Amino acid sequence: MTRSQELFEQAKNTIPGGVNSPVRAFNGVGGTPRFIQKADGAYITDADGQQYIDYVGSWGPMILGHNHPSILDAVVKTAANGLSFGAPTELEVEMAEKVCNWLPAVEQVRMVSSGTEATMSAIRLARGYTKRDKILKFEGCYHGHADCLLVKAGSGLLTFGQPNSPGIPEDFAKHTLTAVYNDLDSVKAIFDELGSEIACIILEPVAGNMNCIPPVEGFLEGLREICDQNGTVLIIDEVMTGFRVAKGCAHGYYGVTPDLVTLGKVIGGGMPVGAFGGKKEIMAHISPVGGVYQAGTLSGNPVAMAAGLAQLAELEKDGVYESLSAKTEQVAKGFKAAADKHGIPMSINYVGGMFGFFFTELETVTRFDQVTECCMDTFKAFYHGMLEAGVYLAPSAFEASFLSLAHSDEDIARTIETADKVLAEIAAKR
Ligand SMILES: Cc1ncc(COP(=O)(O)O)c(C=O)c1O
Ligand SMILES: N[C@H](C=O)CCC(=O)O
Repeated sequence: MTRSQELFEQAKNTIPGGVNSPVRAFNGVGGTPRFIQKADGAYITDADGQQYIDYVGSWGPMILGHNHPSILDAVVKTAANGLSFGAPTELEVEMAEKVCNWLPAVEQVRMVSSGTEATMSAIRLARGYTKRDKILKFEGCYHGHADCLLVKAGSGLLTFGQPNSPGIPEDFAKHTLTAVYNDLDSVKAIFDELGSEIACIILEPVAGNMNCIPPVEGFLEGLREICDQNGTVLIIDEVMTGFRVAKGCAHGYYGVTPDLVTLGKVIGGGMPVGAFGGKKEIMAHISPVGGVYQAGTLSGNPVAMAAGLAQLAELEKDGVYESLSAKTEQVAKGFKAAADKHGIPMSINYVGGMFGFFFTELETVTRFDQVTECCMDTFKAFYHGMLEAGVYLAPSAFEASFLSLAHSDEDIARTIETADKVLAEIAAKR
């Protein structure tokens, strides 16, 4: 047995399924999850000492690569002054100002400790503000595990083929309406009937929890218009895309102004952080100014704020996003060229620092149903071939993959060479 196998067996005794978040269990690809011992730059090393080029990056936060010296330094220095006070700090003010300066749509922001808390709180706020109960989300989008959002959800729920979670009373779930991502007509049909009852639309501006699906032209703009016509709050969930797709996040990149934005991952630099913010007029309904209650013992934690601020300072440097996008394009196009060479049908999507690849005859994948029709057997064979050869991709066909600024030209060339070899082996077996 490898050490990862031993640890996985041991973990299953005391942790449900051996993992603290379901996608980590490798159910989407089979086999044993790698237990990670350490990481540096673009690399992670497992408990058996095997090194991998990492395209998961803790599911998005590690945009500078692992162990970046300025983040590490900020964490160590801040921790030396105390880990948590349950009282306000200057670092929180600095973080709020930074987010508001970078994102014109955000006039005020509240820090929380996870992406789930951010979306859950934003929805409560939208409901309190509009005095309406219904919300609209898109099939295949994932916004964390708040009750009202585990309806036709992506990520682990999609991977495990169980898009609605047990444990959520029908009375809660009935307020969550679902539409088809990238299909404005499906949204209009719902609004024609129930528009005046819908508190908010929440969506991923680039869907990253059903693989990677950018919005088609006019989709985000159309949602903005529908929200304006119906007095509905538009929540753009940037937990994954925020400061990863572009400095102005995905909504800035696509030029659409949300009423509320949710953030996470990158703004924590690898520490547990989330945030929600937006128009002052709406944020004024949050306690203690307004009546919508929201709180957190560890919210705005100083060490997490310091890590996030250090990461954002690096992302402020010239050329960073151009470089990240170029690296992402190189990997995605490299996979596609290798697949074409070996006659394996593949489609790719990429934007900013995230990408997805689909084993399908379709030229472009823009919808949820197209993702579910891709060849899962080829995905699994490719996944394990890459893993064995030292490339760590997201262990599910329903997750996006992520680049970091630490991925060097050599790392990318090695990744593409490996993909070429693995795809050649798959082609030879057909
Ligand atoms: C778009 C999106 N929203 C919300 C979440 C929930 O974030 P967290 O896992 O930090 O609770 C995630 C990721 O898990 C996500 O990708
Ligand atoms: N898709 C999820 C986040 O983006 C995967 C992370 C998790 O749920 O553990």
